[in-house]
Amino acid sequence: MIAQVIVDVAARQTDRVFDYLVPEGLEISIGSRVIVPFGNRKVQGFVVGFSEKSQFQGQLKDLLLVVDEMPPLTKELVALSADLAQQIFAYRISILKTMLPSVMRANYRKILVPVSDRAKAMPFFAGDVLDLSKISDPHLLKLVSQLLKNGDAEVEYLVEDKAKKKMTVLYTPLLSLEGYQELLTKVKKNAVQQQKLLTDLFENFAAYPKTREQLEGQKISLATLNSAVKKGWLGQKQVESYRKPAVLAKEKSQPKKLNDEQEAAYEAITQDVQERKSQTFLLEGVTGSGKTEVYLQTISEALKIGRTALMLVPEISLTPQMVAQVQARFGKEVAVLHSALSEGERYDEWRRIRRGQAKVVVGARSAVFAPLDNIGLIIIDEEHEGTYKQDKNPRYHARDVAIWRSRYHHCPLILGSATPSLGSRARAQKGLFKLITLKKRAKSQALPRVDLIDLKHVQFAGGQFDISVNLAEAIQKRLDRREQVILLLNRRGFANFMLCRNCGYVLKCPNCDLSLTMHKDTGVMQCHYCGHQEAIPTFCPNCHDRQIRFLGTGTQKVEEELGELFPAAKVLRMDVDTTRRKGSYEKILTAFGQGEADILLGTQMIAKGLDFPNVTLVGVINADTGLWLPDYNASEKTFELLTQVAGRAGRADKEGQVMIQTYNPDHYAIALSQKQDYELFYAKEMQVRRAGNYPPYFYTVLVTIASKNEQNAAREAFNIKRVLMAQLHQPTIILGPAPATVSRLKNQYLYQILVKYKKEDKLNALLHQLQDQAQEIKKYGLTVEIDTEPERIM
Ligand SMILES: Nc1ncnc2c1ncn2[C@@H]1O[C@H](COP(=O)(O)OP(=O)(O)OP(=O)(O)O)[C@@H](O)[C@H]1O
Ligand SMILES: [Zn+2]
Ligand SMILES: [Zn+2]
Repeated sequence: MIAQVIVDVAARQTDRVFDYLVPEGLEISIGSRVIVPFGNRKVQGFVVGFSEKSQFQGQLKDLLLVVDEMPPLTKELVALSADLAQQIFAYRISILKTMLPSVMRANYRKILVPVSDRAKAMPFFAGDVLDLSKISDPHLLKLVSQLLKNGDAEVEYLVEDKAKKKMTVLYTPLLSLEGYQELLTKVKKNAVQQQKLLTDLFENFAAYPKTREQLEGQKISLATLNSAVKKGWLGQKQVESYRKPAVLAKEKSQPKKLNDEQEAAYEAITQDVQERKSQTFLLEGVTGSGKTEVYLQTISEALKIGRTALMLVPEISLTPQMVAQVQARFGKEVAVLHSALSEGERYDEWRRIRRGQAKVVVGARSAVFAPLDNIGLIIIDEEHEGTYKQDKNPRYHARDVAIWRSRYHHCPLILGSATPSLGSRARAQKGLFKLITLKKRAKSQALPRVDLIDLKHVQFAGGQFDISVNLAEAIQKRLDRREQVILLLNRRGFANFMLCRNCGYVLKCPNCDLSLTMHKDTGVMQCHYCGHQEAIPTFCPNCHDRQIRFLGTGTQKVEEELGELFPAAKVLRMDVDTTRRKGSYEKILTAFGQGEADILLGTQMIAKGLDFPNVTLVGVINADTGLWLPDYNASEKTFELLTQVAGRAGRADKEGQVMIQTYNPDHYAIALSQKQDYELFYAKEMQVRRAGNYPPYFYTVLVTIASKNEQNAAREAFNIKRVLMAQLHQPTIILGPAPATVSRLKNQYLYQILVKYKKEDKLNALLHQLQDQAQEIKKYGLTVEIDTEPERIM
């Protein structure tokens, strides 16, 4: 039999199946991880199929060994990897490896092994394996090269798994219940420990076998256990144990009685769960409408019919509240996968899933590849989140993968959000997705009142231009009433943009209606979309005033300012810097939830999904920071963020208020966020997109050509553009090539071409071909990356 293997060598030439003979007696299946000889080394690979005959002319080599007892990948995931590789221009091996927990990615060590008897006798080879990367002493290096030259030693590649299973000892009763009863009567009165163990065996016989940790937890010592084994009372064996991540849930939660809107959503979805339909639902529910309860009850339904459920949450909102809620409802059946777990914990959770021991999986983006079987329902919460798209290779979008898996398993997919992505909402419009709306908050509470504060005509409290007098007063009122405040400062605004303090004008590209980014090094303002450039202005092009500024403020600065304005208030700051350490998200949020602080100040990570009943004021320090990013979806992202963060206020019985500070109160993304009406925004933004030929009216592909040599990158970019121009048709639009931000990616010069198209059947094949050809000129150190439906174009 011949196994078809994808080898762990990420390169264009090796991005195909290699054939190996399967030695007699080797247990192997599709999805098995194997070690194979490849050139002069050994590498890991994945079995993706079997065949009787091979096209290969020469002598096939034997596959060496199978790494795991149970194939880590399922047939489904292997099939998915093939389709995905085509769609997203990634090597298949990169996708297969992405599907596994990081600890299962192989480590390759180059080691030196003695061959001749002379070498074998050398003390140099005694002891541990000789890791070549660890030898730095020049004398030893000289010795090594001599040994190699004379054929006394050889280099071998050691493939290592970083994955370590945690082991424990399991104790099994060897006697009957009566046996232990009898022993109890005989054991000496002063042998307290033995009595304790025997009593436990007698009274809790059914609870055995027990692990060492369990028994030690009952204050039975290791010495007692050892002697019990010696006496033949207990058998012992080594078994694997799982590292369980901390469980946040307190008590088991009961399903809530659904309101009418929730009930209707529940009915529609569960019908398709039962009928095994691969329908995608867009659950568009205002903030606080109780989408979570709909998820939980539909998951119950999937479990009831014997199937499993997969739920994705954005990394940022994942850790504390959502996981706790799912665990509270489904207890031990839940497995959690996200980056706040240690590698070991993630590996263990993953194995529980693979073995069918977990029925509900909650996780961030990469959990979309969880090796869950028999899926009856998939959920993507906050489906608009950009983090569902991986921004490095392989550039997959979790939503597309989820759609693929929902078709494979014949199960529905729920995309939930208060502010759906424009693309999803448009697909619902066309009937591809089924739209379900929740228009009211769960207990019919009012949405909070939103005030816009025009920073052009306002007095600032304190010495900085960050907090207006109005916002400061509103904060003070909450402090007096012992209510809580959430303040948002979106750090994405660090990109510089030119803003006029006098008239509010922002410098934009004449071709794209997008803001220009300042490039200090080259002294120009540049459009990252089409390449347009102009000089850095010294006065406002609109009103000729000289009060122009290049803005950029940060959470740290605002934190300081809050300290000066409200010395008695306790402020918690939450951003990338304060949450780097494991568990710090939870810590901050738990502290805030328990009322240990008055103000939670943070970046967009505090904007979504949080449910704190005592928060009655939400303040946005600067709503404009994301508005002028050079991306066509800047308005969408701004509206979404403002609406989401506003939704954190007044979620329980106290009334909520929102204050949004902005220099652009008339911009539609900001003006419409005041109304908290997604549908109005959707209608307006669709017009803008149609006029600008942007998604969802057009599909987009971004081709990025990178090289250390700028000329090479440029030349290849223009070559590619020429081919595309010749092969593509109306109404396809090809923008660029334009240089991306210089020196951004480790001295790689980047040139970008953006293709916007409606229908181009040959485009996928053409791009693959162009990528292959560029690979041939790899001698220039040139790479071509292709990103389908890019989230960002910079
Ligand atoms: N049927 C119900 N009866 C009573 N309370 C409910 C009901 N459904 C939800 N809730 C409560 O309403 C609050 C808001 O629900 P949830 O957090 O699920 O909103 P959401 O739709 O996810 O909002 P967001 O998009 O803002 O995250 C929660 O405190 C939840 O416990
Ligand atoms: Zn001006
Ligand atoms: Zn432009």
